[in-house]
Amino acid sequence: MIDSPQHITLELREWIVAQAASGQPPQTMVESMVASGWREDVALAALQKVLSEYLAREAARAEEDELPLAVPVPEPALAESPLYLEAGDRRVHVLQAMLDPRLVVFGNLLGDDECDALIAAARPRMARSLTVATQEHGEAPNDDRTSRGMFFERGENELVARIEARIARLVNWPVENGEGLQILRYPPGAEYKPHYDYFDPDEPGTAAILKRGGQRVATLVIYLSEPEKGGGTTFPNVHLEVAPKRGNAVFFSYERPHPSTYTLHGGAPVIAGEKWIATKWLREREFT
Ligand SMILES: O=C(O)CCC(=O)C(=O)O
Ligand SMILES: [Fe+2]
Repeated sequence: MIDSPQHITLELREWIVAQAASGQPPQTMVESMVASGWREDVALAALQKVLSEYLAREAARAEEDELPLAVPVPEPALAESPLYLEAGDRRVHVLQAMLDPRLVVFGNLLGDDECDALIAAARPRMARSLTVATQEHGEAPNDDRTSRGMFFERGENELVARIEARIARLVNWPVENGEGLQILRYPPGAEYKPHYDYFDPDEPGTAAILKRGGQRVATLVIYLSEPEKGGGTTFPNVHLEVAPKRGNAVFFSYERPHPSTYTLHGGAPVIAGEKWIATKWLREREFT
């Protein structure tokens, strides 16, 4: 009989897993181990340790298997932690970066004149916001979103085309993969409840939506006007709130359409003043 706690060798681990997989009851395994010199209490403890670790690993693997496949996503060139990024015609400030979720806060993405010009061009075309309704075909008003909005066509005018080219350079993603710029206006009290921007793979309408360029893989929310209070962009999974500072933007990407990306986000209620944003959604492929 050996008194000291016995080491669980790789061979023993494999033997235990093989025995368990072939349906051997634990008691039989303990008896075999005791027969080959193990103390019964030590054998039991070893068995419990190996099997619980094995089951935990299997459970993790099963969960991993169920995740939708990861795909390439837009990514700004931040490997060397630059303070600024040259985005063609403008030097954009890198204010904050997070890895999980992948999220970057940019400053100076748009000038005040560009913000004003976007608002002026959008204002006469605003209607009650629509979100893409995956339950049916087409778009429908959404009670979770109390803002008003409109879409520009991609490259619709010089200003829009210039901003789109800048964004493409900034996040290294083709202009063609972008949806048209969306403008939203939130008066006091308006909000956008937490949601994901990708299309839910389990919804029946999603297959049709994906034909126009695949999944959304990243979002850029650009702040065009500053509310005095409220109106931040919130990321409840990581308890983060991005301040809606004019000309700044928050970028986040999601390599699979799954909550494990931690990209749940919303527009907090505007308490005072008015919030205007431009949202750019980026697809996997050319958006048609
Ligand atoms: O209003 C915000 O800050 C967030 C907007 C948003 O989530 C979106 O446009 O998809
Ligand atoms: Fe969103």
